[in-house]
Amino acid sequence: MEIKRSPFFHDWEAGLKSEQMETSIKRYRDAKTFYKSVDETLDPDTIMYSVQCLTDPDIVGGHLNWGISKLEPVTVDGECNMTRGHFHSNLDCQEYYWCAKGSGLLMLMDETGTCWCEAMEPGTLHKIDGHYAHRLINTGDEALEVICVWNNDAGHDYARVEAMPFPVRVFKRDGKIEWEE
Ligand SMILES: O=P(O)(O)OC[C@H]1O[C@H](O)[C@H](O)[C@@H](O)[C@@H]1O
Repeated sequence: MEIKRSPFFHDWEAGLKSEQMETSIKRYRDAKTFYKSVDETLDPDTIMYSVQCLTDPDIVGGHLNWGISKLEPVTVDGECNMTRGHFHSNLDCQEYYWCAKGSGLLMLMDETGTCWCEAMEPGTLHKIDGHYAHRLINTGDEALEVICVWNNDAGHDYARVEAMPFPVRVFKRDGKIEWEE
């Protein structure tokens, strides 16, 4: 019997390692519209978050993607750094998030616009119903790193959250977390 090495490796410090990995980086210039106000003190090149991802090239029901999202500990005029957030295009597709490092919030919103959060800290595991929009928010002083597993035919429906935005914003003022509804 031959014992082969897997082409994928998830290093605790360096993150995901694989020739098949894709990395996407969201800089402030591309994330400005997510926030309540524009922060003129923030360099447009500032890295807000990156996603290292293993995506199955065949869009086939049942195939899975694996990724790690890393949100930097940045605030935008006091508002905590967050992902764009989305519904899945295929509402039958769930997703798991597992917090590897840092602390933050998983913001969820159902199809009627009701919104709530789950607290994230290393080890917390979050099962996301396919009918809920989801957004990661870094409320800590270090990077928030979250491992994500989802169906590769889930898709991202950003238009739906633009039409019905998350109704709560999270801020960090003088080290205290506050939210505005
Ligand atoms: O696409 P965003 O809402 O900015 O979230 C960033 C990424 O977060 C996780 O890794 C998701 O599972 C990805 O599918 C998503 O693209």
